Amino acid sequence: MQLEVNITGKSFASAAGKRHDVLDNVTFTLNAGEVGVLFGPSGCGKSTLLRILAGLDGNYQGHVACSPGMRLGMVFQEPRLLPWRTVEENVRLATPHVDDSTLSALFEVLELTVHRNHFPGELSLGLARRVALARAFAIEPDFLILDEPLASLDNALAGRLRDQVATLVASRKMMTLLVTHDLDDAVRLGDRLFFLSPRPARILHVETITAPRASRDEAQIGEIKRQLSQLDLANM
Ligand SMILES: Nc1ncnc2c1ncn2[C@@H]1O[C@H](COP(=O)(O)OP(=O)(O)OP(=O)(O)O)[C@@H](O)[C@H]1O
Repeated sequence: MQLEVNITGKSFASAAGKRHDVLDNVTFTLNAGEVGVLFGPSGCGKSTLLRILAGLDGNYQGHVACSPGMRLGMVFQEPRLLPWRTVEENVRLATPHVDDSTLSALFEVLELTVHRNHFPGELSLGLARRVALARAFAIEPDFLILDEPLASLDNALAGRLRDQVATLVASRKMMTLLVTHDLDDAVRLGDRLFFLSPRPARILHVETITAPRASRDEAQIGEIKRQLSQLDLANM
């Protein structure tokens, strides 16, 4: 499985009829087993890019090529659960044929076992995000898109969820693309970090982290973050 992204332009028309350029030149490939991270300022076009990659917006210049039959899983900041369905029903709706052992294992990793029969209204944001993750993983995706899955959670919760995401990502050889504003999350989860410019977005710098995710220790993570924080992105 491989994803080839070669976007050369994307714009929207403003209400006044003026052209609003959102993406400039975004070119990269992502291979099975890799976690790519999109890291860029607010409003630079990350969600717009994700929508294109998910096939939800075909109105752009360039091309995106992916392996045929690729299964896509998506997790948004907003968990988007059906309020009148239980946790388990929400997950099963996406994958009616998922077997019980797969589902139980997923709920176990995400610490959702005791919440199987709860309704979304009974869940905190962190729990609801975990359900959204379970739903995305239950379909056994080839390409997983995570749009700021750790945003607005307190540090302890975000850290736990990050570890759970790392466990799940390691359990399956798929392509993952994560959007985050947090350099720490990017360095702990990512294999290749794409630093984007302000709108219209282009890739300013690509950082490849060769150390396997599971073996990155605090000293390595700190050193990578230190080096990245010294990049002069404003002048690239
Ligand atoms: N459907 C649309 N019509 C017009 N303009 C849009 C549309 N969707 C996004 N935009 C504009 O495109 C720009 C990029 O938005 P986008 O949501 O992709 O940025 P982002 O990098 O994901 O932002 P954030 O980090 O704050 O979530 C913004 O200026 C936004 O107003």
